[in-house]
Amino acid sequence: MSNSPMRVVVLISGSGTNLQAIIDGQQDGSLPIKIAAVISNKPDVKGLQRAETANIATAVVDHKQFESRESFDAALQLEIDKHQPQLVVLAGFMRILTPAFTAHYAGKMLNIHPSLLPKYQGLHTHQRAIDAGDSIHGVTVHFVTAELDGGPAAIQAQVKIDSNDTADTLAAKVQVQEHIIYPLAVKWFAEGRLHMQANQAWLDGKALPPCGHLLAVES
Ligand SMILES: Nc1nc2c(c(=O)[nH]1)N[C@@H](CN(C=O)c1ccc(C(=O)N[C@@H](CCC(=O)O)C(=O)O)cc1)CN2
Ligand SMILES: NCC(=O)N[C@@H]1O[C@H](COP(=O)([O-])[O-])[C@@H](O)[C@H]1O
Repeated sequence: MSNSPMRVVVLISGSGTNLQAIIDGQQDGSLPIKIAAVISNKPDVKGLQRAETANIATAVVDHKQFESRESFDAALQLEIDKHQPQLVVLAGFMRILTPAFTAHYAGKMLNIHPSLLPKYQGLHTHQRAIDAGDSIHGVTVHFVTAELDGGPAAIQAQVKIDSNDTADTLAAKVQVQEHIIYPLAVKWFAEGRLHMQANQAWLDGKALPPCGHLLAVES
């Protein structure tokens, strides 16, 4: 394993609480990484302020300035690849990415999704779990593929849904777990313990779990 920190680029769209958890891990030395840049598809979001406070380079590639997803993704890829990252982290990044883009970063792009995938791909996951009458909900860190929120899972964490939970109170429970498991997934990837192919073999029932596993967590 290399002694030099792994170069990471983080993509955001908003508040950046997951970004902050990863910044904190870089700064306290628990994550052997260097965040080379934080790139947002929206200007003036809090996540950009978090990066600037941490003296991390920032950029905005505003999707509204592009005629198509393909042209936006091409510009985003150019911005990312200036930094030659070993890992791209989607942290509250809210744009669906094209197959060409996800293929370019295959096996080295992670996302955090607020549900126990494969349940509730897409948006509004907390309300959907409440409306379905689920008693358990959670969060998944997964590799990003062309299939929206369909890539191999790496780590999951569970939370209980209480009868008085709303989408907001459930989101708050889930976010606590997000800030635990996302830095852990980044650490495992940096240590060479997280591989998309190995995880896919596990999901296909052809291998034991490589290192991703379900963290059963009391809410
Ligand atoms: N090809 C892929 N793209 C993305 C993935 C993925 O797995 N494959 N993960 C998502 C993250 N995500 C949920 O975790 C997600 C983000 C955005 C959307 C969505 O419907 N976006 C809309 C715009 C919504 C908005 O701007 O508020 C859109 O792009 O039209 C669904 C799921 C990141 N991309
Ligand atoms: N589909 C992606 C998605 O919904 N991501 C969600 O955005 C929230 C804000 O993240 P942030 O505080 O890190 O910006 C997080 O709860 C994350 O699960």
